[in-house]
Amino acid sequence: MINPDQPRIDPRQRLPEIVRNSWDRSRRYGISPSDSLLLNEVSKALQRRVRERNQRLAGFAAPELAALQHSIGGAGWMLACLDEEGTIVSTFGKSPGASSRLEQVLRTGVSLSEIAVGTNGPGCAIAERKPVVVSGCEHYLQEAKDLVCVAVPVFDPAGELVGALDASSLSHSDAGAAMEGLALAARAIENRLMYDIRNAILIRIHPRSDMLGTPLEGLLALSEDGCVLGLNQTARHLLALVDARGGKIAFETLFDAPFHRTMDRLRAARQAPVQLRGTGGLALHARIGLGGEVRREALRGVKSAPGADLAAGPLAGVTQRDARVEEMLRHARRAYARDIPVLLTGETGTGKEVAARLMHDGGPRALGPFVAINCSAIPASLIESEFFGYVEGAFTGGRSGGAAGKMEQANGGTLFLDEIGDMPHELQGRLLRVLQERSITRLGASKATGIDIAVICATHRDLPRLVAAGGFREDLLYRINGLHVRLPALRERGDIDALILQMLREANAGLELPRISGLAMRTLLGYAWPGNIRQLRHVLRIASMYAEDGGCIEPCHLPEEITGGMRPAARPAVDEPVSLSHIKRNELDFIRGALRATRGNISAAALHIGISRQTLYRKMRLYGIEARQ
Ligand SMILES: Nc1ncnc2c1ncn2[C@@H]1O[C@H](COP(=O)(O)OP(=O)(O)OP(=O)(O)O)[C@@H](O)[C@H]1O
Repeated sequence: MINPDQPRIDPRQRLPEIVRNSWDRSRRYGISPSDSLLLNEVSKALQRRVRERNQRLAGFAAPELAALQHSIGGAGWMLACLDEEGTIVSTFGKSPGASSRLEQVLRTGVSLSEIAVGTNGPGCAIAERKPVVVSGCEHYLQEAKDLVCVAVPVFDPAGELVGALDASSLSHSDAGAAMEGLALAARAIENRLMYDIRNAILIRIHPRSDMLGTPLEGLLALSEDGCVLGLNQTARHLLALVDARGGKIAFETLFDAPFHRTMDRLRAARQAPVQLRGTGGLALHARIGLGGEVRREALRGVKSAPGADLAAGPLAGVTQRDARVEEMLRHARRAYARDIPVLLTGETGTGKEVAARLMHDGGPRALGPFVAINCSAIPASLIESEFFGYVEGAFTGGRSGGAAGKMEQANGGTLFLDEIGDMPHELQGRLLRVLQERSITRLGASKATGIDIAVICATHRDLPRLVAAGGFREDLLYRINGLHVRLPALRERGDIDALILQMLREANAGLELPRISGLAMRTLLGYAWPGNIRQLRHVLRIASMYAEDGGCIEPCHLPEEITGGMRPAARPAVDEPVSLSHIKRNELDFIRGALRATRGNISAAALHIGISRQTLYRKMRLYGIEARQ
């Protein structure tokens, strides 16, 4: 009888080297080819944890894989996004072409790492950090030998592996086409990660000028002083930095030109390509990148609506660990996907626009435009033409050929109406008609044009009360309020600590992360945050600056309104490890430093510290500090 664990002819001889190495590893991991490992049950709790842990990657991968699924799903491919450990985060493949066998294998939470199931496409791509095809008998497990897997790794701007994309099929459909599509999707996700680096100058490079602006361009993110904050994989290849990790790289070590002069040339050229030469001698074309706008064009292959209000705030930095918020957003996403209008309410800075973008980017209209309008910010005289557009000759000063309004620009995508409570009454009636009839008439036009938009509205106002006071149309409220989601204020959220960490990372991108003392953390957690997440970000940015690279954020680095505004519950517990005398000494040093730096100028020192002059005087008296020491 043949023992399946020890075949007489060593099948490894016929395997490509990359797969052979993977078989060797699988054997070392103690896996037997006859093991049944693929169809193990995955609990709902594990699936939820995997999704939560990988929200950022999944959010970026979703539109790319949805688009790819659209083009190759019919050929029987099912797609999956995996994290860096090889665990499936999300799948795409509910098309009639994908069989239930694939759906049994590719499930969220299943680990396809080599250590879990031996040689397979994504497991091998992750271990080798290379694209790979693992076909039929090349799989280590007998139970996977009916599969063909094509997989490519995905890297972050620091060159670290963040996950992999996989296309699996039961037939030998065109693996080349699947590989090409996956590679493009991986590049597009990597570019999204690049656009997500805050406060970075983005430069696009490629030896061919016509490749600039495509997912195949090289991208560099630079700090104001010309240090590299991140590179996509194409840029790493072009600049021979494939294995470079960490450490500061200066622009001048990569290019044969000084950074500031190059920036002047790029800015002067606007969007025209500028010639650059890498220090290795490679001639390149370069263009300056444009944040959110670039992100949309390059990655979605869809031209953004001209003049659309595209806030560059990318979603990758979004933290959502509060179970209640997560649940609300899950419902909101479901409602949005079914074309049920969602009304988001909450104080300013609670993340209403972020929530709207999450719905759009994760929903069926992700490939269409997202057009945000702040209804309180458009001058009354322009509001009609802004919303509905106009035809040529509609009014003096109008553009020849007319112009599309925001509603038309949002066609095929999402219209986000922020501060809807501030919309003028006359316009409310017209908006209602558009929503009912799903068509718009440009100013001066005689004919209506059909539009297909999903509408998400937001306000910090109490709309029912506004209706009662006659400031808002009741029929419009019914129309926009399919599902009401009230986003909690920051002080009500259970994930403030996660948000603090996220914002510290952002504020210190490319720098050593400062620590945060127990007392400072308690102080932050206990504050009432009237400005919510926006205010938290600002405070942490300033505190990071005071704490300096890799230092420790102490209460004295926080604005006085925060340290003074602690609620009793948030006051330090008796067992607080940081002693009060230590904090006072810190504060004393801090004030002395500010006075020294400003040569005893009280107003400048107070400004530097972020407290009022009176408070500074009070503290100086308390500690016995003279202005000039
Ligand atoms: N969950 C989150 N994780 C990280 N950052 C967030 C999150 N939610 C919101 N933010 C950030 O907080 C800021 C405010 O968010 P946003 O503009 O969505 O709030 P808003 O409620 O629409 O504010 P406003 O009412 O003032 O328009 C933004 O900078 C956004 O990036």
